Order: sequence, then C-alpha cells, then structure tokens
Amino acid sequence: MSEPISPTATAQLGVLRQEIDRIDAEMHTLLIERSQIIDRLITVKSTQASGSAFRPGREAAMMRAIAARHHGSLPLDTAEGIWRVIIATFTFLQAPFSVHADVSSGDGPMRDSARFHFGFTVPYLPHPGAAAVIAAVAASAGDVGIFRPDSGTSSGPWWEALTGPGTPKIIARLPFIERRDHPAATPIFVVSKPLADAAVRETVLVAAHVERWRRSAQTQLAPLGAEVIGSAGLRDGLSVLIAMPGTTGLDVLQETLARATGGRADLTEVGSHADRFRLPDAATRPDPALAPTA
Ligand SMILES: O=C(O)C(=O)C[C@]1(C(=O)O)C=C[C@@H](O)C=C1
Repeated sequence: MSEPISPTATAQLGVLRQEIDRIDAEMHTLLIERSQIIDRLITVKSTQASGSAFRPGREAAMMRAIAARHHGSLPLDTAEGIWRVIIATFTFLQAPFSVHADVSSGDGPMRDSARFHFGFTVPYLPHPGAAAVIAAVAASAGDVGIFRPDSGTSSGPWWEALTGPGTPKIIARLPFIERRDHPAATPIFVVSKPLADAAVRETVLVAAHVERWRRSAQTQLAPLGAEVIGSAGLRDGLSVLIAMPGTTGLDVLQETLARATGGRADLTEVGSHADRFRLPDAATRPDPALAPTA
C-alpha cells in the first residue's frame, strides 16, 4: 500500500486539481465555441453543395503551425492527434463522409492511419486494393479513400483511374507532419472527388504515358524537382506516376520527358497535395529536462 500523503501535500493536490478542472472546463467551452463558428462556416462555404468539407491545404497549414508552436513535456503526437480528431470531427459535421481504405498490405496500419487522421466518428470501410478504393470514392457523394503511394503497382497503374474528367483525384499526402516514430507513420495518399478551387497545389501528381523508358530519365527529371513514384507496363509502353513542384509547368515536364525517353509523352494531372514537411528528430521528442527518469 502507498504511504498516506501529508496534509500539506493533500492541500496542494486539491489546488492543482482545481486548476486542471478550470483548464478542462475552458477547453470544453472553447470547443463548443469552435462548433458555433463551424455552424456559421457551413453557410459561408456552401459545403453541402460541394459534397466535401475537406480543405487539405488549410489543414496542412494548421498542422505545421501546431508543430511550430509546440513545446514542453506533452508529446507532439498527442497534440497532433487531438487536433486531427477535432478537425476531422468538424469536417464530418459539415458533410458526413466515410473513409475507404486499401488493406491489401494489411488492415492494421491503414486502420491506425484512418483513426489517427480522421478520428473514430468517421466510418472506416476496407477494400482489397487501390482500384476498389478509387471506384468506391467515385460512386460516393463526398467520401475519401486512402492507400499507400506504392500501393500494388504490380497489379497495374491505379493512377490511370484518376485521369478522366470528374474522376477522383489525389488531394493530400499524410501524415502532414512526417517524422521518425510518428504514431501513424504509414505514408498515404488521400483521394476524393475533385475539390475544384479547394485543392492545394504545392506538389502536383502527373500520370505520364511514355513509349519507352530510359534509366537516365530520372536524372534528367531531378533538376525540375520531379520524381517518379510509380510505374507500370501498358500494352503500348509505360505509365509512370510523377510528383513535381506545382510551380513547374506541364509543358516543361513534357519536353523533358520527350527528350529523356526519345519518344512521345502524354501527360494528365491526377491530383496535388501540400509539400511534404519533415520535422528533425530532436523536435519531436518531449523536452528532455521534463522527461520522467527511470
Ligand atoms: O477552414 C475550413 O474550411 C473548415 O472547414 C474548418 C476546418 C477546421 O475544423 O478547422 C475543418 C475542415 C477543413 O478541412 C479545414 C478546417
């Protein structure tokens, strides 16, 4: 049995618990106040008409701001997780949606990512591959789909399903704040019906049909900041998925690819997302001066 604490310590504990109760009540009041702002935002944004309330560029900026101002013994994982639940819940309140997940590489990591980034209020629906996820999102009003960027390229170029007008597009890459030991570290692309004016275009994703490929092409793409992140064979050539800065024009990519491969290159944009943002390892650990010792 633990020793009874002294009357002085009991009194101090009472005062500290009053402080905790005050802070909890203030946080709760602020969350209720936040929900009232969202009620007003729904009218301004006309979310119901567009189908999805998700604004990935705004969310990326908010998550970066949280990481920038974070300090003290509270783990960043906790602060990030709390705000992911707050933002996802308010997104859901504006327009309910489900998360369709590709579980072909295992359900556990995808479920962890879905729960971390979108909370527990949002329904989670597993699918056998990226193509099935994209089809489910295409058939929905405002759902999102998640899969790994390297999802089953051996089973074909899934990004081809994103090339038509009105087809789903990549709208985010998660986690917004990448770091070692992230609690939901699996890199995922988020797809939704096109967000029109709401998409963030720091990184643009392009599907390229080329007649042939040369290994040196990757080197020639590098100065553009462009990178091949997927490739799959087609009957008459190759389909490659390229990530490049939104400031680089499609015409420049086309010229470079044509020169690098010595053949034609047909390009179609299949989405965009906020720039990847990685925290240095030291920034993610709680303040060592405050960390409990063994
Ligand atoms: O800023 C918006 O457009 C919102 O809908 C608000 C909010 C939030 O809760 O902060 C919710 C969903 C969006 O993805 C981004 C932010």
